[in-house]
Amino acid sequence: HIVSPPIVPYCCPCPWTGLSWSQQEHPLQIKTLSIYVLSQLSKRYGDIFGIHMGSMKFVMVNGMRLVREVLINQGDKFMERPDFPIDEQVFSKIGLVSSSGHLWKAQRRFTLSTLRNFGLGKRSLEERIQEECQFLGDVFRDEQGNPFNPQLKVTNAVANVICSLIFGNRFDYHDEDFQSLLKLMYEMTVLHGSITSQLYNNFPSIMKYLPGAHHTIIKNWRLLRKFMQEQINKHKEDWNPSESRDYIDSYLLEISKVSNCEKTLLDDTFREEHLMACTLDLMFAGIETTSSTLRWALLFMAIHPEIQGTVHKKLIDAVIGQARPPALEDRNNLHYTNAVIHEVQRKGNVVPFNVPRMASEDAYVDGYFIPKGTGIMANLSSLMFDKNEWKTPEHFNPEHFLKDGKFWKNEYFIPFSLGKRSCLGELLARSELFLFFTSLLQKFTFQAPPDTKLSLQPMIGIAMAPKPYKICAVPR
Ligand code: HEM
Repeated sequence: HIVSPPIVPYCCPCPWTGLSWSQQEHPLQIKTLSIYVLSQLSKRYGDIFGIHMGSMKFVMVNGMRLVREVLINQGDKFMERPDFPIDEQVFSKIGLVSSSGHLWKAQRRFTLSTLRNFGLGKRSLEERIQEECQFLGDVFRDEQGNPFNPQLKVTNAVANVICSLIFGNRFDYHDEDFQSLLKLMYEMTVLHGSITSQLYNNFPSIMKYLPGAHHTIIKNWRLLRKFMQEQINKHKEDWNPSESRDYIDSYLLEISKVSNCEKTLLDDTFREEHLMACTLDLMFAGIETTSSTLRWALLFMAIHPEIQGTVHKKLIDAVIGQARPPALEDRNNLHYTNAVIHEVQRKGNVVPFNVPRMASEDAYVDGYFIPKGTGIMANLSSLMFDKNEWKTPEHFNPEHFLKDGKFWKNEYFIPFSLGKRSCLGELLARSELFLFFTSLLQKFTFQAPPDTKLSLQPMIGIAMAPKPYKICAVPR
């Protein structure tokens, strides 16, 4: 007995953000498949429904029971990523984010263990982040409390931590070449939400002859590849197999091991092309997500001065003071600050519908038949805004993560997704968020520029970022 989930009248939503082109209402009307629209759709169609994206069918699942069902209980059946024409041109089917099966498992295992060797979860990485916090504080201080857009500075800081892990380098905040590269990456994340990119996903053979954002995405990607190729070439020139300095060195060692041994299945797994894809994936997946979250954090602090005041006085000042930099172990004592950071992630909601997955075999979910090849979107927001779980889901409220004054983690908080394919950088991201946030709040009070009302409007792109804004970082 085969029953398909009901198909809703939305079509062509952007795979990453849900920006959709509704055929039913007006052929050229752009609608955001917002949390509100989704909750309306699930009220009408239930916790599981289908969405057409051009020739591809996607199933959206909502609520704890079904999100856990597809990401954990039947996680092995929904472990792959769907093919989007725009991403085939860019991310390809290799690397960490878009690969599947054996190739994905090997890259993920290798990357996790290598990042651990280079300090993930250890003191050495913590010190690197603390050093970057100091640099970021210095460039914020240079603004002397005047309004400025923090975007590039914050992104540069976050990128430096990942660059240190990948190729052992950080870039000065005044390095124009690196800033241009960060701008290219940002432009790509934003252009993914554009109407022409979505049309390319649906009609690639026609759209490739027409102008539009898809060409810029492909051009920018080439420039990023060129940058990374230069880093890989430099490493190859002075590579010493007995001493791995960073991720690229370790990967080169892995490639050499495989090419030295007899032909095995592994031959196909560690190649220079895959090294390029993994390094770019780490930058892409790790930079904009973390930077957007930090930019949400500054915005929420400026909009909620009473919450910022509590973070400052009762917590940071009482526990850390001004004489030393914040450390990760302070998390155990900074209950309120930790709750604020979690609430920033919940309300900021930077990856609202998860990174899309695909059914690798026929499956049944909640009695509905999901054929092999169907795309799956697990609506993470449906948990993080569930009105039965959160006291005031639509409002920024750190009390959501506090019980009797102590930090308390709600299981409906899942910004990094769930299961075996959940975010590979969660540990790094959580360390960065805590250290950057506390060190900035230790040094500054964030305020709206005079006569300016800050907006919480999100920007459509791969990650849900705040729209560019100016803020004042007033030294404390
Ligand atoms: C606040 C920051 C971040 C958020 C909210 C976030 C969120 C996510 C989410 C929702 C996914 C999809 C998981 C799934 O398919 O179920 C993901 C995947 C991924 N993330 Fe993150 N992420 C963040 C930071 C990072 C950082 C810092 C790195 C880099 C070290 C990173 C690397 C990755 C990679 C490589 C994947 C693909 C994993 C795979 O397909 O196996 N992320 N992230």
